Amino acid sequence: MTWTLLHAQIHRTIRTRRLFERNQRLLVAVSGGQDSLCLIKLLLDLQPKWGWNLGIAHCDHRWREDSQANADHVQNLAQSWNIPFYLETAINPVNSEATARSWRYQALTKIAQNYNYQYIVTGHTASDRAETLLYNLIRGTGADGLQALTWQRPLADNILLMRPLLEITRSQTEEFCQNFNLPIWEDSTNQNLKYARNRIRQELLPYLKENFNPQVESNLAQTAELLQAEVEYLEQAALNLREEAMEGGKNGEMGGNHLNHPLRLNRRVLQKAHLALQRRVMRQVLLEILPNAPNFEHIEKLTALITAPNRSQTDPFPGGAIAMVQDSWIFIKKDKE
Ligand SMILES: Nc1ncnc2c1ncn2[C@@H]1O[C@H](COP(=O)(O)OP(=O)(O)OP(=O)(O)O)[C@@H](O)[C@H]1O
Repeated sequence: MTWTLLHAQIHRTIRTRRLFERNQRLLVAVSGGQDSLCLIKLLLDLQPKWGWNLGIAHCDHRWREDSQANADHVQNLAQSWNIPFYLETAINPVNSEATARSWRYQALTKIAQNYNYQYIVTGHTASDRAETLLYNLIRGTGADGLQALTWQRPLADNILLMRPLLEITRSQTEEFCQNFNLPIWEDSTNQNLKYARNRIRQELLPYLKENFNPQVESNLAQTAELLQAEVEYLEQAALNLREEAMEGGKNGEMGGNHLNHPLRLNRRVLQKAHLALQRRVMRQVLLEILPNAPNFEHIEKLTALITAPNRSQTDPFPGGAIAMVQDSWIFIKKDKE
């Protein structure tokens, strides 16, 4: 077997980021495209060093005419490598990108649960990360949306989704597949410019590369990487602040234990904190009480109460909750209280 720089890089990434341990069971999600073929080939080549137990999962969305042929193609590859193959086929053809995605993650989780895999591994790359970051930025997301694809995330109890290729660009996976003659299954829907994702990939990023910075993809991916750690840090700090604000400060100025009263926040505690944390605390609270994710306006409205005059109150939030100031406290009353 030829050992390339990419093999060395992935081996190092897995080790230093502690993505996998030795002898684990890894379920690799293979669509047949260049990224997931590159992923499975790399993991197969590293397998003797790590002692993993590899399996391949494929999801047939029945979206394209050639989807069954695509599934057969991946199955043949699994057979030629002598590793278990698991197929999930949609009962009804899925008809949008978003439904396809959510069905796919459910299907992969089901396979992992049935066959005792703790890890599902996908071929998301730095290029996907850059695209996701741009996509979320354009839609108007806060810093959390700019983390854009993390190295791992829980999919269900005891099942983690892992993305070891996040530092590798799509041109690298393409070159790798060419070097090893891996039979890529081209997805015709990737060409369809009806989808915003494809326009970002095929029009916006090439334009940015050509006219602004040839390294734009890796740079955006790195930005997502930095933001991920920063968001994690801020979320934790906000959680601590929120707990303190619910207690009424270090000395518990109202006396007694107020931890059990989730809908009351002490303004003096919040006033000492930075606006960034004040907003995050309010967002965390709203996430728990609103029927849908809070937007910028909802968060600003609640944050304004931190310094508003006594007896100020908000108009009702979706679902009917109202927040009001009473001396040092902001009370948030749900509809039926
Ligand atoms: N039909 C499929 N069967 C198995 N795995 C798949 C399939 N489609 C995609 N994957 C896995 O997901 C990875 C990302 O694929 P793709 O970029 O097409 O996904 P996406 O639609 O952008 O969704 P998301 O980024 O939310 O996963 C692939 O590298 C592969 O590991």
